[in-house]
Amino acid sequence: MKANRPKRDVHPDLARERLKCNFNIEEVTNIIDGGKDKTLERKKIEDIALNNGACLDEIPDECLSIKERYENAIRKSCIYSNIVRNEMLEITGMENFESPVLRRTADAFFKDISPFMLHLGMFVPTLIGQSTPEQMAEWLPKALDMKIIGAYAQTELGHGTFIRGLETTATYDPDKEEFVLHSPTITSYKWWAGGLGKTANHCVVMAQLYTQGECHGTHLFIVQIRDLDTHMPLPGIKVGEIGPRMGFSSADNGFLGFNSFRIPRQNMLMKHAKVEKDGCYVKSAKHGKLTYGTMVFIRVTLVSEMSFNLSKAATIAIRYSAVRRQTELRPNEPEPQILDYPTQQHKLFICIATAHAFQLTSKWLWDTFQAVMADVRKGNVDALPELHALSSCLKAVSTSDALSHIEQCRFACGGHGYMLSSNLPFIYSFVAATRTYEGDYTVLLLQTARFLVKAWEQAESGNNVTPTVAYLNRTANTKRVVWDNTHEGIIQSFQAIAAGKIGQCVRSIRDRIKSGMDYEDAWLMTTVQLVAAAEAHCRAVLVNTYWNEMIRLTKSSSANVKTVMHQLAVLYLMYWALEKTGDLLKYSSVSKQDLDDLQRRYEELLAALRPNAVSLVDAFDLRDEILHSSLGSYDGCVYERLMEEAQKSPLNAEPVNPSFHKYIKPLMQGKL
Ligand SMILES: CC/C=C\C/C=C\C/C=C\C/C=C\C/C=C\C/C=C\CCC(=O)SCCNC(=O)CCNC(=O)[C@H](O)C(C)(C)COP(=O)(O)OP(=O)(O)OC[C@H]1O[C@@H](n2cnc3c(N)ncnc32)[C@H](O)[C@@H]1OP(=O)(O)O
Ligand SMILES: Cc1cc2nc3c(=O)[nH]c(=O)nc-3n(C[C@H](O)[C@H](O)[C@H](O)COP(=O)(O)OP(=O)(O)OC[C@H]3O[C@@H](n4cnc5c(N)ncnc54)[C@H](O)[C@@H]3O)c2cc1C
Repeated sequence: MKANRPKRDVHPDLARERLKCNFNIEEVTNIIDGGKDKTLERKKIEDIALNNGACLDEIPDECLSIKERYENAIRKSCIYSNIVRNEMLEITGMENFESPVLRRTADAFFKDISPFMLHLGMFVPTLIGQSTPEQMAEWLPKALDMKIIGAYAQTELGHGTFIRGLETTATYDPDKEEFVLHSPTITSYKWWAGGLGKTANHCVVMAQLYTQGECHGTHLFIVQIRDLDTHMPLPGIKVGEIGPRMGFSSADNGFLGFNSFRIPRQNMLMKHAKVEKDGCYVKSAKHGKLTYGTMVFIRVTLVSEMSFNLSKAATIAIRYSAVRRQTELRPNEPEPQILDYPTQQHKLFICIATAHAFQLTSKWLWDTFQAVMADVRKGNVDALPELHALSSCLKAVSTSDALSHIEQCRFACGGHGYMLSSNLPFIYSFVAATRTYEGDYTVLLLQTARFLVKAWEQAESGNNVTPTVAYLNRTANTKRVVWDNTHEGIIQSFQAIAAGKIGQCVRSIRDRIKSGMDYEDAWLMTTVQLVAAAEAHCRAVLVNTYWNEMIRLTKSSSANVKTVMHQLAVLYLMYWALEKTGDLLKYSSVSKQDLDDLQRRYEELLAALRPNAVSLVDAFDLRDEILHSSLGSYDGCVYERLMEEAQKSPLNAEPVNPSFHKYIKPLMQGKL
């Protein structure tokens, strides 16, 4: 079902915007992609996806029933995974099956979510990260070849956050050399796993391991849940879909219960711990939390995912704002483009800057992750706590910021932004889930806070701390940093805010303990401050990393590209400095006059960026097939597309709906 859309001329307002551009768009695209070769590779992969049946559905997905929507998503997922398997992976290399470029081409097929996403997103990474070489040889080729389709079933009805509280049991039976999986209570039912409800025939299950009468905590098991031929649930398995949700509509999130269901001993994923044939438990992991590895991996990838989603929303809202005109400024003058309103620029330019900040930071985080994992493979787990703290706070803050900026993009599009055909509601509901899944915002910031409190205590006693908290060595014992309105000054102020907040948390905890509380209660009473301190630390990491990476990556850029990239980074620093004026007043010597100057410079910067705004979103290089938006297409023919999409409403299939004769007419005639 491929709809042929008429090719239209570019809207004159957008054409004029593009003439104003004063920088080389391709250079900026190359920076975002990670180099010219990467841009070429991305385009090649996108061409493959889009020339091979990426579908603009004749009937919009949102007009289908739940069942039809799922079936359409499965149809497209099969086409898509065939292309990935047969063509795209040849370009990226099999080892790069998680490449963000592959992930992004999926959006040309699915406005919502592919039911296969969790197979590639979590099942396969878990096999890679948690299997022994023998297990990997057994399962991985089948999974990559789609001979088996998996889900990641960790969360239960009763527990998502507190993994140690999961109730599903896996009890070893040495006589049969099998594990018996059981769901002892309703709250122990697995709940939420994407693709589990109807699609997957296998899944990774997290369960409490019992052997020789002892519980050894949560471990991962690979479990076949459906017959590969008939797809019927196997005896002892109760599986289904959890029902309609805010988003993720076609991902068949599922529930799963076990009734003394048996799996072979070899199905425990044994990279970090194993159960011998006789039931003896042997732990080889050098760190107790290595079984949580897939979650850390996904948290790392989510930062780049947030950049992508934000760049989509910003492209839609900025192109629309260049075409939309509203309200005469002076009598008899043409209405201005809404993009000319500084309030609109304030809502939107931060979205462009944030997409850059997240993209550049995500590359740095990915390199850090790879380096730490290389160490872990050699048996050195020293850097794991810092990676966990860093990936936790960056996941929390990037998903939360992306969500609020995407909501601003919707506000920026007025009523039309509320239309599903704008795609903004889909982007918003997808990103809304990311703030919760893979670790809730608050919970992850509290994980970072544990690390920060320890780091502060180390710095306070004069010991050197790890790189991402090195600023504590400089600032832990300083009261207020001297305000300086350069970029270095603003970055140092963010570090001072973080250090000040962490120090305040430590003092609060100590004071509470002094007044008779035990440590747990003192910590609990301080958690509101601890969350704020972890957020402040994350902002300090973000501003510093974005700035340094921007400077590094533009070293050989042309002058105008340097200027515009510099402007975006300064805008990002200023925006957050102005958002955090209360903190600046508390932890730096900033004066009212300094803040007034900052506000004025920020407003001047919005005006300076205005002529390049459309070209900056063009530089994200998002094809219309990936944007799926009546408001954001390259040609800017917004009104024609809105009308075209309206025609597709099933309610327009007939001039008079039967409910008129059945209900309205009798009501009008007093016969109801
Ligand atoms: C066709 C296909 C198309 C496309 C697909 C292609 C590609 C897809 C690629 C990308 C897609 C992008 C994104 C989407 C992909 C998938 C996501 C979709 C859905 C989401 C799935 C899920 O949600 S899975 C479930 C996730 N669940 C969670 O995250 C639970 C959160 N809870 C926890 O993590 C933990 O319970 C906890 C950390 C909150 C607490 O754990 P625990 O109680 O065990 O620990 P303690 O608090 O006691 O802490 C003890 C010490 O351990 C440290 N710690 C904790 N965790 C870790 C860790 N992970 N690593 C290292 N250290 C850790 C903790 O800090 C403590 O340390 P101390 O020194 O302070 O003692
Ligand atoms: C769209 C979607 C897809 C998902 N896909 C999967 C999947 O494929 N596989 C899978 O296993 N899971 C999946 N999940 C589950 C997801 O990982 C959990 O929902 C998430 O980790 C949050 O856990 P929870 O639901 O138990 O929330 P809760 O922990 O119950 O959180 C509720 C509230 O309590 C607060 N809270 C909880 N604990 C603390 C604490 N210690 N301190 C302070 N506040 C706290 C939270 O901040 C939150 O405000 C998915 C969820 C969604 C929404």
